[in-house]
Amino acid sequence: MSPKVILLFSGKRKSGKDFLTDHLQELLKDRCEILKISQPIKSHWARENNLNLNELLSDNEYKEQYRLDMIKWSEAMRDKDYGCFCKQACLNAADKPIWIVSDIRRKTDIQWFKETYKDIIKTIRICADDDTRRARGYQFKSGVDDVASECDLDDYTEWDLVINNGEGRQPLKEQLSSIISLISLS
Ligand SMILES: Nc1ncnc2c1ncn2[C@@H]1O[C@H](COP(=O)(O)OP(=O)(O)OP(=O)(O)O)[C@@H](O)[C@H]1O
Repeated sequence: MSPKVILLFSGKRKSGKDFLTDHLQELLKDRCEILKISQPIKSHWARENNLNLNELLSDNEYKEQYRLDMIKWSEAMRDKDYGCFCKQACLNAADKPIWIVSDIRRKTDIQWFKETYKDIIKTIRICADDDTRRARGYQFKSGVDDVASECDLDDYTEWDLVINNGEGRQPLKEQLSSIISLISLS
């Protein structure tokens, strides 16, 4: 069984991608699976460099320490095959009707999913103002926040849904129901 709908989430650092997709998963329970494009990147990186994968996957200093090198390496891999990490993340995914991809970063990520899975794709951009992101621990880092992996989708305008998760945001329940309506429409 292949997925019936695939939700692609994008957002800048500390916009709340993990927060919202984790809550969405709590609602959808075993009907959904969270995929992370960063997972195959991190597991390859951890293997090559003898690092602890669990720490690399979690939200802490360890991850920040290696972010820059991982970005550079993954860019080189993507230059050779833009779908390589998307493909791997899908191969690792469980058979569920709803896939939630929580970390789309590139126009070519969207392109690959649309080419591969056609019209079951829905794209969602999570936004948050800089003050809110800073309050959540974001600090601008040159080489991380000013390169394609953070900025390529800044000028993408074809989102199926844009969610404000910064100041003036709707309550969580309403944020989630706007995502659910997107699923029911498909
Ligand atoms: N709507 C919200 N209400 C309360 N806390 C939130 C909300 N959104 C995000 N947060 C908190 O902000 C922090 C950053 O959020 P999260 O890790 O989801 O961001 P992210 O976009 O996945 O970041 P990164 O790209 O750096 O991994 C977390 O501690 C999270 O719990």
